[in-house]
Amino acid sequence: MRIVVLVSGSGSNLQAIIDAVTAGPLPVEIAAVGSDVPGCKGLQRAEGAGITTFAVPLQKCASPEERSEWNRQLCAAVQEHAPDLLVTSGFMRILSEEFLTSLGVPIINTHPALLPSFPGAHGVRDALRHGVKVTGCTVHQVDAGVDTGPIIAQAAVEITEDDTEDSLHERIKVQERRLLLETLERLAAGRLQLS
Ligand SMILES: Nc1nc2c(c(=O)[nH]1)N[C@@H](CN(C=O)c1ccc(C(=O)N[C@@H](CCC(=O)O)C(=O)O)cc1)CN2
Ligand SMILES: NCC(=O)N[C@@H]1O[C@H](COP(=O)([O-])[O-])[C@@H](O)[C@H]1O
Repeated sequence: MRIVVLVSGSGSNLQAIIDAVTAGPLPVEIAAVGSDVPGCKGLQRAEGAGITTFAVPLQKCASPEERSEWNRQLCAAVQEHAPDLLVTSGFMRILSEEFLTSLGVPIINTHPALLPSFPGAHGVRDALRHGVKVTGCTVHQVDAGVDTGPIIAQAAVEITEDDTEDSLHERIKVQERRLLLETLERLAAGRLQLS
């Protein structure tokens, strides 16, 4: 199964995919890694593994027209690598409906909260601030909404009294990587079908 991965930052979840592909148990080809943030660590991790990378930058204060053009350019950049699946993990931009329909292949995303709770860009912080005792992570299919796509897998993570956002996020990421690799294995083996 041929995938493209989109990241915006550190790419530690991407690294887990790279490591699993390199070690051999995961029958997946990472055709390319892309980002909206040129030079981000996730792109550096991919380059270090000899994987093709691309960047399509988006200004923070982009106008709706600039954002539409960015979606078109990003879609074209992904399609150049002819993936069977697009994976977003730590990709911090909302993809437009036009992107989804033009791309024509399924997209899965990892989110660091138990959706539908705490959607959006700051799921870990929001769970901490809300005072819940249990949060977790979700792998879901991406639709035109924000974190509203069909849920594929979830894992719970308890919040401790001395947790910081970083300490909690690192524990969540351990479960995210497990769910992400399990999902990719299921898709590659034909044991999971996406619409
Ligand atoms: N159409 C969709 N695109 C994306 C989804 C999705 O569910 N539908 N998931 C995101 C990843 N994500 C949560 O898992 C997420 C990332 C970012 C945001 C967001 O509000 N981004 C803002 C900018 C935030 C910032 O710069 O700090 C934005 O795009 O303007 C929400 C959810 C991947 N794409
Ligand atoms: N809403 C999107 C979101 O918060 N995504 C989260 O960003 C982190 C990226 O970590 P990484 O860059 O080290 O893989 C991951 O925990 C991912 O779920």
